[in-house]
Amino acid sequence: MTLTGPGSQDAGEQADVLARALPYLRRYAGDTLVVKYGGSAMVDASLSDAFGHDIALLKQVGINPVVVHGGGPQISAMLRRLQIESTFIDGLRVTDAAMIDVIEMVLAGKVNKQVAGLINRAGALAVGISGMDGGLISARRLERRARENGVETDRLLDLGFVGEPTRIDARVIYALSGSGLIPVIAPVGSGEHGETYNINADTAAGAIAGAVNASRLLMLTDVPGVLDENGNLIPELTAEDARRGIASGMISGGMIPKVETCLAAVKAGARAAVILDGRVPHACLLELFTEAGLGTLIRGE
Ligand SMILES: Nc1ncnc2c1ncn2[C@@H]1O[C@H](COP(=O)(O)OP(=O)(O)O)[C@@H](O)[C@H]1O
Ligand SMILES: CC(=O)N[C@@H](CCC(=O)OP(=O)(O)O)C(=O)O
Repeated sequence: MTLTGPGSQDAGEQADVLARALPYLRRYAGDTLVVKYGGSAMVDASLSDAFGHDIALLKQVGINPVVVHGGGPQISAMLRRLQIESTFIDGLRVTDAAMIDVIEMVLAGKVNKQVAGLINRAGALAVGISGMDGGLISARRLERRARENGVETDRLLDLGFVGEPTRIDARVIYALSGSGLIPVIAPVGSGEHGETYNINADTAAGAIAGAVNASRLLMLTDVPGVLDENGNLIPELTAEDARRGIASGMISGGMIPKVETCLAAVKAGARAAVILDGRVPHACLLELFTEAGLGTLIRGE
């Protein structure tokens, strides 16, 4: 088998990545690995091709990968085509009744099948499902309080159909993984009355990683990991470091929910989480199969 698709790497480089990876394979055999797939790794053709091959390789060597994908840019593009305006609060898309239909179609339809297709073309068998299938993600309306001057108030924000997972029923994941298939999951969930909720993909991946006691949650993003004040990569972050980093402003914006999701995942049962650079070809393999790893590691306490 090859590690990347045509044009993205030559045979020598592929053999080199594989040779470096092999000594580490035994460490993870039989483990479940949850990968949040998004950002550049998803929109750049050669990176997405390499990603598909990496996931296929992981399955072939006896690891059980579970992919949870994003699709924020693809949703925004479709909403623009339909002349529907999006607004975000704390990085979450305020989602009204008209938008939730579009979001479900884009995530569970187009993007989900594209991601499964990438992996299938690499020679593995991926099955695209959404959090609505097999009762995988039960959700409720996310309650978020408004902030004034950085301080939380009592006022609840109305984010519409933005959901938070209340329960993960992982049977469908185990059924697929146990049959040699790779689950590819779109981050939408079912409400009590059958309504669809739009769930931030990082949050969905974290909840799933906790529920299946993943050995690793890999969060692919567009920065090398969590960076310090000088822009240097922090290789390992404790819960205490994270709290201090958020309070001091060193960790801000979209990195806050990402770090919080990793902390919640390790608390819920994942062994470790890593925030890593999806712009690096073979980021997943390099993280798992090299001594230093890649990105910022967050371990359970
Ligand atoms: N300490 C930090 N280290 C790295 N990135 C940070 C930090 N604090 C804030 N950020 C911001 O967080 C962003 C990553 O979050 P986000 O854009 O939501 O990622 P994604 O789209 O992959 O989910 C980075 O691009 C960066 O602008
Ligand atoms: C509530 C909320 O914001 N949901 C996200 C779901 C997709 C997502 O999270 O995609 P990325 O990982 O590519 O950002 C959205 O509507 O964009």
